[in-house]
Amino acid sequence: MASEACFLVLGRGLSCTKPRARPPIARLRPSLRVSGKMRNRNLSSQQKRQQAKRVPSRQFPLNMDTQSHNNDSSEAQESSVVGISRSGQKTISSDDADSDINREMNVAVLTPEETSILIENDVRQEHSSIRLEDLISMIRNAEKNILLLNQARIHALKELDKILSEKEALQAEINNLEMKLAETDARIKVAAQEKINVELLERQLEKLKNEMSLRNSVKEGKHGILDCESPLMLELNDLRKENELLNDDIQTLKLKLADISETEEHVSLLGKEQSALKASFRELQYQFANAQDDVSKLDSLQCECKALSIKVENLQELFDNARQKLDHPSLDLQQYHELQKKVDKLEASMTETNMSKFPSEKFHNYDEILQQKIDILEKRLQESDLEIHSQIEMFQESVREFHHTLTKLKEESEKRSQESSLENIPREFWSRLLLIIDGWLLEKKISPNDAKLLREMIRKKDAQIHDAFLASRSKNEHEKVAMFLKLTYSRKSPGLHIIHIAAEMAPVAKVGGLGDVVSGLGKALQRKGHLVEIILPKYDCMEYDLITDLKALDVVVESYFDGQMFKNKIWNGTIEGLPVYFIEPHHPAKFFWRGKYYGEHDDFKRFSFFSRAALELLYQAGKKPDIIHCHDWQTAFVAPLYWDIYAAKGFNSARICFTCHNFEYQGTAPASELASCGLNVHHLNRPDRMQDNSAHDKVNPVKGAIVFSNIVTTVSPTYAQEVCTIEGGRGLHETLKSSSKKFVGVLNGIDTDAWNPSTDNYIRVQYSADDLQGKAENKDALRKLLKLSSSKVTQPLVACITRLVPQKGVHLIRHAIYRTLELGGQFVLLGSSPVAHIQQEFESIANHFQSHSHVRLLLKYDDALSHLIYAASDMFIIPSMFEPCGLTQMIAMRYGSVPIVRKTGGLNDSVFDVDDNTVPVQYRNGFTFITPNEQGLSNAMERAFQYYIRSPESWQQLVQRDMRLDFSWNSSATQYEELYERSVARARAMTRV
Ligand SMILES: Nc1ncnc2c1ncn2[C@@H]1O[C@H](COP(=O)(O)OP(=O)(O)O)[C@@H](O)[C@H]1O
Repeated sequence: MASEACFLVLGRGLSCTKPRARPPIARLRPSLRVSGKMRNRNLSSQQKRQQAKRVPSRQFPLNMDTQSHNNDSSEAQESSVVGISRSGQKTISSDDADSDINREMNVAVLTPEETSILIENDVRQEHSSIRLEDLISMIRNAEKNILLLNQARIHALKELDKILSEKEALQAEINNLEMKLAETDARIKVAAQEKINVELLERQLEKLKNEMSLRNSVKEGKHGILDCESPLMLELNDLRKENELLNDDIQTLKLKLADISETEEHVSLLGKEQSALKASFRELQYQFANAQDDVSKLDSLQCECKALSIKVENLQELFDNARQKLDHPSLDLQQYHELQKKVDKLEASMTETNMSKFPSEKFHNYDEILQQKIDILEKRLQESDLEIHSQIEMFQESVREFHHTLTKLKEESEKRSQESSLENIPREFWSRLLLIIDGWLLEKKISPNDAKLLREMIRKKDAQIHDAFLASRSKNEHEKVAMFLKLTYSRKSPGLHIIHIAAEMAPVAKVGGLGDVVSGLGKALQRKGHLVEIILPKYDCMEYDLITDLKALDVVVESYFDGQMFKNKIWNGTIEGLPVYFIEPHHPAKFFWRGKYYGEHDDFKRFSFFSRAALELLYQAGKKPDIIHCHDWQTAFVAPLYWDIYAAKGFNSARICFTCHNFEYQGTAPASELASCGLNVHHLNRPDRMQDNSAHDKVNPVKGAIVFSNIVTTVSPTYAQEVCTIEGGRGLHETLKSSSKKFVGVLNGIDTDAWNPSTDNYIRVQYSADDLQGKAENKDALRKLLKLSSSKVTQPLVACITRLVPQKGVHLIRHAIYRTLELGGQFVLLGSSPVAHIQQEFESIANHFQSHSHVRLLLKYDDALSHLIYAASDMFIIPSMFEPCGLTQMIAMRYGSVPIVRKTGGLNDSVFDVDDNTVPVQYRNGFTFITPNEQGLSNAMERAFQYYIRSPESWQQLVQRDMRLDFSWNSSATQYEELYERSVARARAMTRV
């Protein structure tokens, strides 16, 4: 609309009388169109402002009506302003380019002559009755109005320009404000971080103060109390004051920080107001667009503009305020940085002060010692972290094992309940079955052998044959026979033939746990239906009266040694129901006539001879065992001998199982010694066979057994893991790791018949978990026997039964004696040592306490006395450095003596601390400690004493719980059985292939 508006500005030549031919109106229109187009040129507001300034007032003939009549300037003069050519094209004079403003105003300018011609023509053509003067005055009025309108329009345009430029400025300010807002945010964040740092700094200062006061006290201890006036004290006081000032500063800083957050809020309010302004500004723009349609709206627009400018002014004011406030935080931050610098300086000066105040070497050393201690502590912390981690792993492993055992036990109990239900089946049922089998035999439907096996099953009231009979009732005769015959296939192998070759067997030839394992495991396997035999050396020092039906066989077995054959006398007899063979070598060295089991200079020869003779016995007897199980280094030779010599001779029915009960003893010897028993040194002294991992001119029987056996075991899962590490493996960890597929840890059990307080004939009064009275009587009996004070029944009795060797933590056992006394208990030790200096040390302690009413040391091996001690004691300590399995903790628990143990090896798998929340309550059975030092042991002992004294009822429950735990060989024997069976099955599968 506005673009089409056209204003005619009449020049001074309007009064000119010289008539001119009137150009047709049509010729005028193009010029008008041109001026319209020109108006649309897109000039920037800046340019427009400049143009407006340059346009002289004379070019705006607003008072033309008055001036034009008096001013008779020439036509040329008039037309020089703006002209329209005769062809209708507007021309711009070169000498006054500023007249461009007319284009801005959509002005088409006519010369006065043209105007009067136009008028005269119009008048003439239309035969107008209107007088010329009236017309002229009308035109003048119209011109006047047009000019006024133009004036208003120019003004409006100016205003518009102003608003636009203000808008731009406003936008720039808004941008500025936003940037500053972001800056403030960042500063506030930094300030918050700094606040945290300040708090940290405060704590460090506090620590520093403490350390200073500690050092002062140390100095006081060594050099007397420091003078208050001493420079150190003065400086310390100064430092304290400065620290206080610093604290004040920090508080002020905190307040200022709070101010900052207020400012932040204020700024965010401003932000909101700003966006509101933006919105109103947009609204204004919209209104302005409308205003262009109607110039009359310009006034209101101006008002709004004014309001806007007021608001902008307000905004500016607010912004200035905000900026002022924002300037504060930067000041605060500056202050804070200064403060921080001060703190740093302070710390540095304190360190310096420390250095300078304690120049003496002693304090320097003290610092070093402190640092060393810190290092040691850190190292220990790391170690204990590692240990905790491995303990967790071990514990998880034992839990897995426990679940496995539980499943097995469940299966077994199911089997037993099934068996007991079979017992109730009427005899008629079994008789009927027997008749059916006999009938099939007579009818020649089954062989006599099958009939024998089936009859055997009936006799044993076997569940399988019972089930088969029930399942076959609906079948025809032929199908029935087939079903029953199927049963005989699996019956054709009635258990395994297992032979243990060992250097010990409880109770006749026992030094330690090995003896217990051989008899305990042997008996358990026998109970499981396997044929178990044992081969032992015939020691002169054995407990012969514990062997039933010992007799020499009328046979001589010759075996090879040192290039010749030696005769061996063979004895047999039973020990606790197990068939045992004894080998008595007729060798001039009288290998087993030494009055002791081990510790002879020629042990390597003694036991390599025995290993070879044992295999020779089996070979010559024509036995075809499924498993030959050898134990420890003494019989480890069996494995390479079997595969290198006997398998080649056709004696190859067996799989070899080797159990290492303690990797500390490996029987390492010069390689040449291996030749004595017939082994090929050259062939075996190789890194992948028997060569010792650390001495290449030596052979290692344990390594040989690991390499040559089909199954390798050790005596607890935790120990199995420990020996796979550098620290625990005693040089064999790599060998064990490479044999990991055949290497397992099976926790030993105990012989629950031999160790049973309710049947034990060695103890004064038998007792059980349900009746603990007998335990108190045994305690009393032992006190009397050992002449210990019996005055206080509830005085706890601590016991220890052990070989006194470094492995058992002898220094901690010694500590436990004194700690027990300090804690108000009594202590009994039963043990002896093969290590001379340890034996001597304990002898002197024993002498010291010879007639003490609370301590007794019995430095001997005494099986009978050990039973009485287990029964009498309340607590049992085992502070071992390492412990492959340990049996004493299990025996102690069976007798109601609560174990206090170090968590290592088998102790870790069988004793769970009463305070260990990670273990279910029903398995918590003792007191444990990890760190192998006096502090660790003391701590566990103190907890045990507190528990005993403070909660006698809970203690009794703990005792009862311990006594009811199942440490029998049952589950361990099942694990061995599985290992054997799997190995045998693999061997058979390989033979078939
Ligand atoms: N001096 C001793 N008198 C009687 N029995 C002992 C003596 N020392 C140890 N024992 C018995 O020896 C066995 C020790 O087995 P264990 O705990 O596995 O330790 P290790 O086999 O390392 O000696 C237990 O049956 C314990 O009662």
